[in-house]
Amino acid sequence: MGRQVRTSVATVSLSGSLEEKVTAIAAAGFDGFEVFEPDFVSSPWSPRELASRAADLGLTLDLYQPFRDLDSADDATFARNLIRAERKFDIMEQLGCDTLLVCSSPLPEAVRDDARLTEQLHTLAEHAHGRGLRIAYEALAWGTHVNRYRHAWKIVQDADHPALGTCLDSFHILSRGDDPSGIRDIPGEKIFFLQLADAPRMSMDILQWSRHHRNFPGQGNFDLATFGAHVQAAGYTGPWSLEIFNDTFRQSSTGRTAADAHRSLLYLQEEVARVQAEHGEDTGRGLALFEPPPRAPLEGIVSLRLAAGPGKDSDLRQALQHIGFRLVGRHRSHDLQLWRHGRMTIVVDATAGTVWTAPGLPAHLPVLTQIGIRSSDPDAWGERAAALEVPVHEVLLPGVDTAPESDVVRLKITDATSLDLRGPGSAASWQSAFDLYPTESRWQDEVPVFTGVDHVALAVPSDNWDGIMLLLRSVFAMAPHEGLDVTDAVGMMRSQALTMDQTGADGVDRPLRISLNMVPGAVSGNSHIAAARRGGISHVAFACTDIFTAAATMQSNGFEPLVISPNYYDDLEARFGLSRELLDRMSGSGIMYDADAHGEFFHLFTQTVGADLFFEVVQRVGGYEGYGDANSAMRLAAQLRAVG
Ligand SMILES: O=C(O)c1ccc(O)c(O)c1
Ligand SMILES: [Mg+2]
Repeated sequence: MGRQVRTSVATVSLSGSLEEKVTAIAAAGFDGFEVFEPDFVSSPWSPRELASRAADLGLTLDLYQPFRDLDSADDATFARNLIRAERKFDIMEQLGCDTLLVCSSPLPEAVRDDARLTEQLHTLAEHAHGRGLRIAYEALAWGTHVNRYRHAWKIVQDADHPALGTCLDSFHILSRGDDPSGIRDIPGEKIFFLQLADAPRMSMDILQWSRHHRNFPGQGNFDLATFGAHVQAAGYTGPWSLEIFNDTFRQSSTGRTAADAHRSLLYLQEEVARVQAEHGEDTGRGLALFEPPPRAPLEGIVSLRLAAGPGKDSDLRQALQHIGFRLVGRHRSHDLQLWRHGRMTIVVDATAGTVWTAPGLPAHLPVLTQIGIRSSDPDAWGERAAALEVPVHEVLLPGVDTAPESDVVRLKITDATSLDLRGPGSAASWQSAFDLYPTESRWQDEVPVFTGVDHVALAVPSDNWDGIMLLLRSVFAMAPHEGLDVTDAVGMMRSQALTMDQTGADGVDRPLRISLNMVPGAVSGNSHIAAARRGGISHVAFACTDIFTAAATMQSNGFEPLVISPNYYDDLEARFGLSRELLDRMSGSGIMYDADAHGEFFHLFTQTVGADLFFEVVQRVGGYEGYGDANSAMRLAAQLRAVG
C-alpha cells in the first residue's frame, strides 16, 4: 500500500483575505494549497512572506495557478507570453512552489494546430526545466482548440518533455459528459496535478456553471468515486486538490467552508475505496485511502423534540392529540410534556427559554429541534462522525445539576435541529425525570395508527445548504434524489430529498428520509425565523398502512381535515383516471395523491402550528419513491386558507 492521500485546496475556494484563507486551510487539516494568482496579487504579502507563513502552518504550496493564454497563433505574442511566464517562475522560486498550471486558451487567437501547440508547450517546459520547475497542462472545457482531457494528454505526450505533464480537473471532464475511463491509460507520473470538484446537475453554459456553481465532492451530482478510482488505477501519487468556484462559498464563513472542504476529501476517499472494492480492483497501485469506522445499523426515527414556547404549546398539544399522540407524562421540574404513539415519543418543550430542546431559540416559534434515531450502537456513530470531522455535541439533561444524557450521540444538522443517535439505554436515562400519568397504561392498549416516521422536512439556510448535504452524505451515506424547485403561492423554494436505505435487525425496512428546503433569505442562525416568515416548510410525516383508517381515527380525535380545492380532484381525475368514488373519499378527508413508475402515494396534512411547522400522514403503495412534491402548492394554499 502506498502512502496516504495528501489533501490540498485552491485558495479561490474560500472567502476572505489570503491570510484568512491560509489560516483556515491549515486549521481544517489540509496538507497544502494551490495559490490562486488573483489572491496572491491582491495580498500585501511578498512571495517570501507567504512561503514562510505557509511553512509556519505546516502547509506546502502545491500549485501556482492559473497561467492563461500561453499559446498564440502570433509568434510575437507567444514570445511575450514566455517572458510573462519567466516572471511567474521568479515568484514560484521565492514561494518554493514547483508546479505551474497552464490552462488551455479560450481566446480566438489560440493555436489551432496540434504540432505548433506541442512545440510552444515544449518551449515553455524547457524554460521551466531550466529553473527546476514543472508545467501541468489542463484542458478547460471551453478551450478554443483543446477542451478535452485526452487532447491535452496527447499534446503532453507529443511534447515529450520531463517538465511537462497534465492536470486533470474533474469538472472539465465530467461537466462535458466525457468518459473518464481513459485516465487509466495515462501513466500516473505524467499526471502532474489533480483538481477535484463536484457540481449540481444544471442545464446552462459550462463556463458559467464552472465559475459559479462548483461544489465539494459529495455536494453535487458528479460520479467522483468512479473518477477517483480511474485516477488511482493510473497510479497518480500527487495531492488531491479541491478547486471550487462557488458564489455562496465566497460569502460564507471561511473556517466552516474549509472544514467542509477537508471533510469532502475524506468522504471521497471512502467512496473511491467502495468503488474499487465493487470492481475488485487491485488497490496497491494508487495512494492509501482514508477509512472511517463503518456505519452501525439504525432502527428508524423513534423520538422527536419540539420547542413550543409558552404561547404555542396549546396549539401544538391540540395538533398532537388530533393526530393520535397521547400525553402520558410531565417532567418533574420543567415544563416538558411527554407524548406517545406506538413506539414513537415526542417531547414538547414549553419552557420559556426552551432550555432543554434548544437553548437560545426564540420561544415563540414551534420548531422541530431534535430527531431521535434508534441505534444499537450510538458510540460507533460518534466515532464515525468524529473521524469524518463532524462535531459531536454533548446532550445535557434539564435541571439545575445538569448531567449528560446516557447512550446518545448528537450531530447538529441545521442551526435549529439536531440528529440524535439513541441507544438502548437512552430512554431510561432521560425519562426517569418524568412522572407518568396513571392513564398511561390505558393508552398502551391502543393499536397505533402510524408505523413510524416516513420523512422529516427541514428549513435550511442557503449558506449551510452544501454543508448539510455533505454531512448527511458522508456520515450516513444518504443518497440524494434529483433536486427540484417548488413554486407556490408565496414564492419558490429549492427542495432536495435524501434517503438512506436501512433494514432493521427485525428485517423491517426503515429508510431514513430527510427533505431539505432552502429558505429564501435564511442564513445560519435565523433559518427557523425565515422559515416562519415564509411558512409551510418544516414538517414531520408519519407513515401508515391505510390512510382512510388513519383519517377516520384522526377525525374521531377532533381533527378537521384541510379543505382542498375541488379543482385539485378534477385535475387528479384528468391525470390519473381515478374513480369518482375514490376521489370523493379523498376529498372528504383532505387526502392528496401522487403516483410514479413504482407505486402510489396518498397523503394528508394538518394546518400549520404557529407559522411554519405542520404534520403529514402518508401511505406508500408499492415502491413509490417520491414525496408528493407535485402537491406542495395546493397543500400550502389550503393551509393558508385554513389560517384565514
Ligand atoms: O475558470 C477558469 O478560468 C479556470 C482557471 C483555472 C482552472 O484550473 C480551472 O479549472 C478553471
Ligand atoms: Mg481546474
